[in-house]
Amino acid sequence: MERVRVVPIEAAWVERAQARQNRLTKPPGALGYLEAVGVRLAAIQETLYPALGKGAVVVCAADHGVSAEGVSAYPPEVTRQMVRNFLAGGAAINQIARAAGAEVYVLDVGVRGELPEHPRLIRAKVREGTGNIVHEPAMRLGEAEAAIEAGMHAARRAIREGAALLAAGEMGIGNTTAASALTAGLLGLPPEAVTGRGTGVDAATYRRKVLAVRRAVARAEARLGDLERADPLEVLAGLGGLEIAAIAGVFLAGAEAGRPLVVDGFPATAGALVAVRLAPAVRDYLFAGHRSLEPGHAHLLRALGLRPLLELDLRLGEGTGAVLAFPLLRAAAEVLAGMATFEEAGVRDRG
Ligand SMILES: Cc1cc2ncn([C@H]3O[C@H](COP(=O)(O)O)[C@@H](O)[C@H]3O)c2cc1C
Ligand SMILES: O=C(O)c1cccnc1
Repeated sequence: MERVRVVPIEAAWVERAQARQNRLTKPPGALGYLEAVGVRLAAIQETLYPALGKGAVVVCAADHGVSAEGVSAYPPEVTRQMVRNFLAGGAAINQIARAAGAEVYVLDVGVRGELPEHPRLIRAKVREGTGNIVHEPAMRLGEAEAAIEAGMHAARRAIREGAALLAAGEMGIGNTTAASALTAGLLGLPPEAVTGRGTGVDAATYRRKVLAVRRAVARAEARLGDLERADPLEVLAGLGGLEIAAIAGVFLAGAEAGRPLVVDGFPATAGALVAVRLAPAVRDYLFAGHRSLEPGHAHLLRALGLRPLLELDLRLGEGTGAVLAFPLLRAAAEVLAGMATFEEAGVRDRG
């Protein structure tokens, strides 16, 4: 696979930005976590005056062989139907992106069936959906690499077309099962702790889903040993999704290009964890848009050391929870860049 070079942010920039933050006309810390966000944006951009231009989201889409186990409340053809909906502008992400002034790109890395022409559809089908992870690896190692590279290319295109702020979203019926298996494997957690209701499955489907996750993880362990310590690319190929791999690629290339990156919900954050396992400095560029209702998401956020900006009980995906946080990131940048200091404003600081 193509090598990426991700440069960690510099502690010196963090210190400088924090020093400016402390001189702005507010009691120190009064803007709470927004202040830390502003400081990290400054360190990413290597300036005391961070500015976020255009935002974009790459919605990565693919199908999942594990759907055959009956683990979703919806049939697999909904993946392709929703991609068409994204292209027609009728999905939740289209409305939220419009509200946030963000561009929507759709990346097909593994949707079953044909998709119509569209200027912001990126065609990079690696294969038509993954293998059923209960019985076989999701994909070959080379396919996982190709899906990651597709994500990298999509991120680079969005950046070339002006994205200063980049999010990754996903669409793929069955992908909360893949995300659960990846999370259980990579973090060494029991399947029932990380498996949630996805699209809203009933009790019987939920039991099947946990069982599918347990069998998939056991199958991968039999092949790779301890999944926490195994090659993350192998674990991804064993249990992942093509769109989850692509999301890892979006974040790898986005971090390499020095862009602030916003993570969405459970499957998207599983992709972020894979990116960080492949290149730990990616972590410096990541912001968590929200905390999803999926129980596995909180585990991923904790493992990545990310604090979610929003908690709105979302459980959708598509990049919605990431793009919803764009205005907060913009505000954090504007605060640090635009506020007057006590000296500049002639406001008396406490003695
Ligand atoms: C109409 C519809 C629109 C969606 N948009 C995102 N998802 C979300 O639900 C799916 C994952 O849930 P599960 O693992 O239970 O299948 C993914 O496609 C995800 O993006 C949707 C799901 C549906 C049904
Ligand atoms: O957490 C998410 O992003 C999520 C939850 C349910 C279904 N799809 C995505």
